[in-house]
Amino acid sequence: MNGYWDGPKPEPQVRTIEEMREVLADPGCTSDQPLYFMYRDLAKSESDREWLREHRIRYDITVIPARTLCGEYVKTKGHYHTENPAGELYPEIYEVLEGTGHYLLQTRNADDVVMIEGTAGDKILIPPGYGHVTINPGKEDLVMANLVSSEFSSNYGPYAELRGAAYYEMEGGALVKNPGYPDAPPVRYCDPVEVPDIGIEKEVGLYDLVGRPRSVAFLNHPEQFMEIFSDVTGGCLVMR
Ligand SMILES: O=P(O)(O)OC[C@H]1O[C@](O)(CO)[C@@H](O)[C@@H]1O
Repeated sequence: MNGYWDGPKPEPQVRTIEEMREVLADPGCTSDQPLYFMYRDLAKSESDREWLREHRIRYDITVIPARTLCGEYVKTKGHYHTENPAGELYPEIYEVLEGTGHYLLQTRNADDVVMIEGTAGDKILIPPGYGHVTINPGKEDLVMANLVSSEFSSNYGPYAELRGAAYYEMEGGALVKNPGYPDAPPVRYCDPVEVPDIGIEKEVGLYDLVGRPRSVAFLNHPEQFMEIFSDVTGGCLVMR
């Protein structure tokens, strides 16, 4: 986080193994160290905070140390988002600040499972309707930022009930199917996105979108921007 954030730094929210146990490949695994750190609702200045509040946007930074837990790479817990007033699930956008992230996305009934690898500067869109887990498959910490509607909340239930996402990523990179999803399709691999029309570009940091209403409108009104998600929802069909 140091080096990526020069604004006020709140205490992070920390995920412990106890909170993650039900979604791990090996639920019996133990660890006495926190698994990852979430610095939520960040703003560099009072005027930025006011702008973010007015536009109902939240900026977070998350740090996922490079570790494995009983052979599985450390990952986030996994959640879906709630619906906006138009009935679409809120989307989200991530930026990798340092390290490598594997973003494992899946629809609610897991009939589509997508992996997107991102490195520094890459932007990863989570389309409406997709839940997400972020995995650190690297040898260095993964530091990532996200912008999301401040109106959303996280629904962890479906991941907890099925013991995690449709696949677990194990040390060395093997994706092992979670037996809770016998019908899950093979993983589709997509690339990170750029949407220059609304200012989403590799060389533009997500925090630079603060103050640019057109760039962040899709986060609260995805129904007006469905074309920007089409790459992830069907455009990339590459299997590996
Ligand atoms: O542990 P969780 O709640 O799944 O969170 C993982 C990520 O999701 C966010 O809540 C945003 O969706 C981030 O703050 C965090 O990086």
